[in-house]
Amino acid sequence: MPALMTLQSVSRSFGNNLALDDVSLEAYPGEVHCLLGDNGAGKSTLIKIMSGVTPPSSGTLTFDGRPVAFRSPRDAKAYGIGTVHQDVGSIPLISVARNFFLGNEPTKGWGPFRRLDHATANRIALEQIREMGIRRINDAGQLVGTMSGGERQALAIARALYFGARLLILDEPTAALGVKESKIVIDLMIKARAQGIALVFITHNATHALQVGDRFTVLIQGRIASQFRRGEKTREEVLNLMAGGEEFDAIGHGD
Ligand SMILES: Nc1ncnc2c1ncn2[C@@H]1O[C@H](COP(=O)(O)OP(=O)(O)OP(=O)(O)O)[C@@H](O)[C@H]1O
Repeated sequence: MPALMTLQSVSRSFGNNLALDDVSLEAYPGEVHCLLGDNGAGKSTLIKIMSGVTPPSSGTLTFDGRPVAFRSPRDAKAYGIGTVHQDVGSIPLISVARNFFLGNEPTKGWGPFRRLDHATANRIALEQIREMGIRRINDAGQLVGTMSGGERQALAIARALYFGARLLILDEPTAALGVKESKIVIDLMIKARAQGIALVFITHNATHALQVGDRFTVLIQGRIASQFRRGEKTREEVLNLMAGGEEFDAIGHGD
């Protein structure tokens, strides 16, 4: 199957600072591509380029086999690129359904009589969340604040898929979560992958990456330090790469 999204020789500089230097990668339907790297390695810049927040300084992007130049995040979204950020669902005092639709609520009536259709919104949000395996929520009218961190991530993932994401970019979705909560997110990624979604998973956590990753790209200082597929490297090798090689040896984990 061809790649859904391809980045070819993408670079991005901010003034004199080269945040990304000649980065190429491919995201395939039904696969998880893990993007690994230390702070400042260029992961955020890369996902900003993939999601239309900022353009590359050079290089090309293709989506579905065609070159694309996103003018805005909305533009990228229209292509089917969904991005879920770590701090998702941080407005605890709105309902699950409001959070699910975020301004795209279904309406009823026409013209001056048009108004939000809360009943439909609640029904759809609840259906979608439950389909994602979050069974603890039984009323989409309840506040987001009653959901756990993992459930909030699940809500955001369910939303992106409902609104047509074909490529799902998850920006450190497990970073603030405990073991059980992380499992909710990992399981969901596995489910989305089985539905043929292409996933890009940004993480600092090698265990999570190895649990679910099909392809891996390790960035160090804006460059690709390593690119490999599942099974091609051991956990130790991945940890070592993520820590930037020598530094990791120096603190005694290298042997
Ligand atoms: N808007 C900007 N202006 C100037 N420099 C920037 C800007 N955005 C990123 N950079 C620089 O680009 C480099 C890569 O940053 P980036 O945020 O992409 O890394 P990261 O891997 O996402 O790190 P983190 O895990 O800390 O988010 C860093 O040196 C950063 O200082």
